[in-house]
Amino acid sequence: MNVLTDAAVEKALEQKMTEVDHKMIGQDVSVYYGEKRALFDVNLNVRKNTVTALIGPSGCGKSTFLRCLNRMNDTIDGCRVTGKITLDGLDIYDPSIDVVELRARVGMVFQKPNPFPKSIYENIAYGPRIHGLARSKADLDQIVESSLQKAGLWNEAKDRLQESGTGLSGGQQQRLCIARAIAVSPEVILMDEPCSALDPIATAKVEELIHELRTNFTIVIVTHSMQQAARVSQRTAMFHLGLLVEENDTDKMFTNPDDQRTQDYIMGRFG
Ligand SMILES: Nc1ncnc2c1ncn2[C@@H]1O[C@H](COP(=O)(O)OP(=O)(O)OP(=O)(O)O)[C@@H](O)[C@H]1O
Repeated sequence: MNVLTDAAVEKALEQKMTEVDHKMIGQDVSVYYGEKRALFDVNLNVRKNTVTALIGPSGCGKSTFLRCLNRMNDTIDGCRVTGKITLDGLDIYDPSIDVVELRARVGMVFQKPNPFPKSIYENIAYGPRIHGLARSKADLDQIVESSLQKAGLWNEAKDRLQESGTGLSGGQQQRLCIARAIAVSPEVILMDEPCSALDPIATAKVEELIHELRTNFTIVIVTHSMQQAARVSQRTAMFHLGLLVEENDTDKMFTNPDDQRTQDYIMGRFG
């Protein structure tokens, strides 16, 4: 039997504490839309229980990279992805992967709130029902309630569960979409400029929510707002002309970035 000395145990534990837990790993990821290449050999890892912000000037490839993480690019005609992306070590582009299941594990919230034209309850119950996550009506009620709780919408929605989701305010609709994403127990949530259609108060609520969600989920968010990236994320990745130019701790990125292009972008010199 191997007996570790106290010092060896300490060292192993220390190493474990400092070891970075990568939920998703992107290796040499390139994306082509027909002949046009939109991403060039991007190597970017997504840390577990961390909010990673993707920033950079318009057209630099942020959304393209985000969509690679749950194969949403598959839905775009002529789009081709090369390289490798793993989720907990599993190659998500392997032909054996069930894309519907992948998108349940890696959920997505879009720029414009897009609730289904159905009741608030149905918006949330739909996913768990098709994925067979509830054994009974009581189970489903429980999932609906806890998803709305986690999305910070329960108090506002509990007395109107049978009313249409589209009757909510824009900010409430976006939190409903977040609740809908949460309802299928994803591990990663991708957000593509989730606050761009919201007013400052609704934005603040969603940002607060993103902050809390980190305890249970891994989050990747595309944002045009430097302030938002600084407020909600712990890691930031800067893209420029299809290249990942820098990835760093958010604090460092906004105070002392390594790359001149990041410096120029955050100082508002281009983009
Ligand atoms: N469906 C598509 N078909 C063809 N080209 C596309 C498509 N989607 C994006 N592109 C191109 O790929 C490049 C990267 O676009 P992408 O939307 O990923 O950038 P972005 O950084 O998210 O931009 P923005 O901040 O303006 O949303 C751009 O040149 C864009 O024109």
